Amino acid sequence: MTEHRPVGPVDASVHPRYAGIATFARLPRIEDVPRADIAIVGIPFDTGVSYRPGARFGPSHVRDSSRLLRPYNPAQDVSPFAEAQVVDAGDIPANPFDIGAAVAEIEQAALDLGSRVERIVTVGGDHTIALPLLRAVNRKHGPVAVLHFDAHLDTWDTYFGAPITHGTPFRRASEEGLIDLTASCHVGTRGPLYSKRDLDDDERLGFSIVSSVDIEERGIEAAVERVRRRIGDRPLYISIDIDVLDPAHAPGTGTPEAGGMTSRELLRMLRALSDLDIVGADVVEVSPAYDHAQLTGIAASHVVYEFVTLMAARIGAERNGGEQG
Ligand SMILES: N=C(N)NCCCC(=O)O
Ligand SMILES: [Zn+2]
Ligand SMILES: [Zn+2]
Repeated sequence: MTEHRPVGPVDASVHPRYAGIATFARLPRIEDVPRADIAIVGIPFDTGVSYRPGARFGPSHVRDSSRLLRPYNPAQDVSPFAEAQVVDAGDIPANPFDIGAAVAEIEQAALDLGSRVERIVTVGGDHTIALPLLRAVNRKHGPVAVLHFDAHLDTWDTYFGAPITHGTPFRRASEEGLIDLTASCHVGTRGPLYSKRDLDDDERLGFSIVSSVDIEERGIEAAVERVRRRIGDRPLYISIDIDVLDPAHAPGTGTPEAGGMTSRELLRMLRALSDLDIVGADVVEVSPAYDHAQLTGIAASHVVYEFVTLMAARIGAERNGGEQG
């Protein structure tokens, strides 16, 4: 069978980067190619926020901030768009007036897209969307390890009586049996809580914590070792709330907390996760109205690029291994 070479991004030496309609990294749209391995999809939804709104504009901002990405990733020594067919699958429409309807729509759309591609990277949207995405992942893979980068625990119970919000996705996911309670972990948490009991609840719900202070005191290598030991070889879902970064690195977000990671630390930590079985990933909580000079959008676009590189490298290696074997 003849292998078709993946269709890559628009050639920036012919079409200036700032020209044309922005897909992620100027990649082809899913409808423009016969088949795809990895899809980047937006979810413009922010009805679940508890403070500043605006993450519904995250997907288009991250796409626009991704125009400068180039095809070779030297940090991982991988050309992701050559290893796999990577596409932009557009946005999932989600009801802005009814959270229950929205999460049902998101789960179904993620299942539909998941039947067409091997891996999905989602750009939010507020953190509510992690719940329907984990429901969809669970149907395919069973309970997964969740590696959750965030200033916040997001294992709170309800807000104004509402059980599905951006502060509650991982509590609901834990209660529903979507995640592996022995293998999940928060990274980068910090800032004031409601009470000490939040931490007891969080532990009971199956999470361990590498806090922002842990990273400062013991460094990235130690953090990587801790999370890798906990995850093992389980299927892994990675959820990145961009507010895990210090507001100096990511001002464009809805619930900022002082004292966070640098974008360099976050990227380094992600690159150290190569060879893990990443079955899905998201980047959420980019709220462009509070951004400056695309700082947050660029950070988020680079996070997506690292995700795509990790996934494409694995798909490429499996394909080559398969050919030899
Ligand atoms: N998922 C994010 N970004 N934030 C949750 C914070 C909710 C709270 O202030 O209680
Ligand atoms: Zn957060
Ligand atoms: Zn969050």
